[in-house]
Amino acid sequence: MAQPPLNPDGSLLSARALALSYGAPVGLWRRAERQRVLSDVNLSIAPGERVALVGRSGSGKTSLLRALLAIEALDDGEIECQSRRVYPGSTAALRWYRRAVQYIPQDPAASLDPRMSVLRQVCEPLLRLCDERAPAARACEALALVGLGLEFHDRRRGELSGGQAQRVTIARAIAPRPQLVIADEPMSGLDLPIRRQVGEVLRHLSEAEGTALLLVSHDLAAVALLCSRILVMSEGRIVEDRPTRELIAAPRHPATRALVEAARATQPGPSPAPWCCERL
Ligand SMILES: Nc1ncnc2c1ncn2[C@@H]1O[C@H](COP(=O)(O)OP(=O)(O)OP(=O)(O)O)[C@@H](O)[C@H]1O
Repeated sequence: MAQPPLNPDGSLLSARALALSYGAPVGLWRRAERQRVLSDVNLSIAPGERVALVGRSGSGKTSLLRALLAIEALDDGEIECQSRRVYPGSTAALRWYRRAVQYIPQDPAASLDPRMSVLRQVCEPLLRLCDERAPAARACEALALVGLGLEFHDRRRGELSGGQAQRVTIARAIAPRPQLVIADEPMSGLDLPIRRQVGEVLRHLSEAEGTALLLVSHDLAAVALLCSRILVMSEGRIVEDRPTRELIAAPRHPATRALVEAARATQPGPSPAPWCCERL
């Protein structure tokens, strides 16, 4: 894949001082208060890098994804990608960004249109974002990359297993050849062999196509094998941002320690085992 233009700091995507709050109604007669869910969030992602964003439920991971996807009006902050400003700015002028940064949502089945064939679902972003001359050919390529052959092309959502539906959402995200794929809990709700399969598809994508990945999970073990860097969120802030091996060997923040303990408890074999460093 051709090298994309980078930000002045060498990153593909960078976010500075992001702050976000939501309106939270507190009662019939009282004014709505705003709940701060992101505070002073800074991050950057290099081309081809695989980064995990982990944290307990409610720590702000999905809110940060929505901010990075430029679908939230922030209180403050800046987002830059490929040396172009993403936020603040007009969201109507972000067609280039919608192509460069693709999203894999948390619930694959819900994000697929039950009336559309698999092939059509994968063609759809190519037609909407890419002016692709041969969308079907590119869609077939993307489906082949996730291991879905011709026999799946005419199926509808109801004719797919959970793992197959997840692979369709991955194919749909990678078909426009994005520079970055952001995936929200891409392995949750899948059984172990399918999780492995989806993990391998994502690894292959980044290794073969040079696509950067930002994978969100509340489960450190699910993403540590795949990612070389981990961002830990707690109460709307990034409290650690370190290489995976280092972070697991010596977690500093209490939120990181809790995630490492929880992940160790789910691993088979003697503890402490080098459970998440096998392939790093
Ligand atoms: N649209 C919204 N309006 C008001 N509050 C919201 C909204 N979306 C999220 N929140 C609140 O923002 C906080 C962060 O939520 P968020 O979904 O970002 O967390 P999360 O880390 O992704 O959680 P999970 O792992 O459970 O998906 C929570 O307190 C949540 O209740």
